[in-house]
Amino acid sequence: MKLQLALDLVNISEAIEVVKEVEAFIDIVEIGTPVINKEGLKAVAEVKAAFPNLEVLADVKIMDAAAYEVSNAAAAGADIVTILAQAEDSSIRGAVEEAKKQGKKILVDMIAVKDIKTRAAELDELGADYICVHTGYDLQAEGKDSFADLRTIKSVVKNAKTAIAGGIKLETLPEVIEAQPDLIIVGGGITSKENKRAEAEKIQKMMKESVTA
Ligand SMILES: O=C(CO)[C@H](O)[C@H](O)COP(=O)(O)O
Repeated sequence: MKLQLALDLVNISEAIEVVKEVEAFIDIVEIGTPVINKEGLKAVAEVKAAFPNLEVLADVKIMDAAAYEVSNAAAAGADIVTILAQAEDSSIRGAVEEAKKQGKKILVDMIAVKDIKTRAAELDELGADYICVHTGYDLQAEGKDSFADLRTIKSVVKNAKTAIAGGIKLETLPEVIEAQPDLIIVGGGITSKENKRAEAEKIQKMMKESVTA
């Protein structure tokens, strides 16, 4: 089970400072969509250069021109690139093929998908590396979460790794861990804390204990 730190509300130098604090406790750094929209893919390049031993995910949330977008993110140094589950199957295929060519991985984001079960099974067949249930900020504000969705996709996904994102924090981690996703994505649950290092350490510890338990 891996831990991904999502960085959404920072600029590049702030991102590097946050990662310095928590790098011992995370596996993947996500350069969030708002950061890429504001700073461009150079945010991915600079974070990868600063932390070559961490995997870097570019949350570009691709919807079209998928192979081209994946090749750009890969050229910037991304190890994992995101595409939206609602994209056309041909776009998903294009993203998967390009990522394979470049030795990279694709995470498909299920945000706003209504029929989670059917789409997850299709994405699994299409060769997604990760399928991620995700409650975005706008639905988090309405008190929603993706815990039930995680259990749903776990029941149909055979090949892909499963992931979960959206408002996860130390207090809600036990419920997430119980469903045994391969990847847990935490943004504000770490970045909003005064002591980010201590929070990341506690989260990693709880995840590790669940694997050995
Ligand atoms: O992709 C995102 C928003 O679209 C976020 O990176 C993801 O939701 C994780 O952040 P948080 O834990 O703060 O919700």
